Amino acid sequence: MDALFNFISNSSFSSLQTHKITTSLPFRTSNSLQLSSKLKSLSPVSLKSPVLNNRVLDKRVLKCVSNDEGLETSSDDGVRRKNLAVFVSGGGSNFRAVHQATVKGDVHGRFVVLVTNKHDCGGANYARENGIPVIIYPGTKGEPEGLSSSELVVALSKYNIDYILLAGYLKLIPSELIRAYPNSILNIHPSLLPAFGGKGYYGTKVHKAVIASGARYSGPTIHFVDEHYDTGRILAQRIVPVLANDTVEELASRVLRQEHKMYAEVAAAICEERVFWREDGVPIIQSKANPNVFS
Ligand SMILES: Nc1nc2c(c(=O)[nH]1)N[C@@H](CN(C=O)c1ccc(C(=O)N[C@@H](CCC(=O)O)C(=O)O)cc1)CN2
Ligand SMILES: NCC(=O)N[C@@H]1O[C@H](COP(=O)([O-])[O-])[C@@H](O)[C@H]1O
Repeated sequence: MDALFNFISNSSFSSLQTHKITTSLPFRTSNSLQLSSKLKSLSPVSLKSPVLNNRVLDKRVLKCVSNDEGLETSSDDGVRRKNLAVFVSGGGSNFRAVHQATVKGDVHGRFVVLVTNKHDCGGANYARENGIPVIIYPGTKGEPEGLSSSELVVALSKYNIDYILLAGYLKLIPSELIRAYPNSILNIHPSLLPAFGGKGYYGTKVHKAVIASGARYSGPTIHFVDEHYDTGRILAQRIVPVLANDTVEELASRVLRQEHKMYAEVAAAICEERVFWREDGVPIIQSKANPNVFS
């Protein structure tokens, strides 16, 4: 299967020959951060100058300026550790997988807050056990202490969040939040979008539809979040075979295993500022092992 993944990623790389690439800056920079000049005019100690088609890609370097918040820069390669928020509605196995990767040091970030629409879900309980604050959104009859959209934006602003990860969150993210965190909200969906996505496609409903369609492959997609369900720019996918005698549970489990691996890898890439945007608007990930390889 790895050979297949490699083949696909190499073929998608070859399609980059015709595209120009510009950097994606972490769109959320705190007031004390200031853009220094482009990488080309810097000789950073540890940041590699990515090259594609013999062209050095612009990659600005964010330089932390000390301030009263005491912004911390990482000790290893000068890239600041990112503050992550996560939204869950259920067990939170994707959240747990990425959180464990942050604890191990594989993801250069930390979860600073969890948001859920179910105060007693597994993901929220895991957050409490790990000292991560929990916010309820939205407010409903069943969750009267839940926040409104505008209250949520205000509540999150104190955490200096760089990226928001949706991980099994089953409510629509409001446009106020999307505006507050442009190109900084990711979602994981358990099918190969754009297939089997949109309103009504969540959890086992997705896998049931995939099996009923006769599709021979499925797999998780990670995409940026826009105002609609599952229509944001695709950042990463993995393929998973659908077997002729698969039950919904067997397919769900096969996909979920790849979700956990993929979300940790994507979280690592965003925290290490290895996400770039092609001029045609497609986001791509720079390989950690070889800065000139993108997928
Ligand atoms: N603005 C956005 N918000 C959310 C997105 C998104 O892409 N843009 N992704 C979803 C996650 N998701 C698929 O990945 C998804 C979740 C839920 C639904 C859905 O149909 N929900 C039902 C309600 C379900 C419930 O309350 O139990 C509904 O809206 O009727 C579709 C897709 C997270 N938010
Ligand atoms: N459309 C959204 C959707 O269906 N998300 C899916 O919900 C599950 C959450 O599991 P988790 O809570 O154990 O991470 C995951 O499979 C995720 O892809």
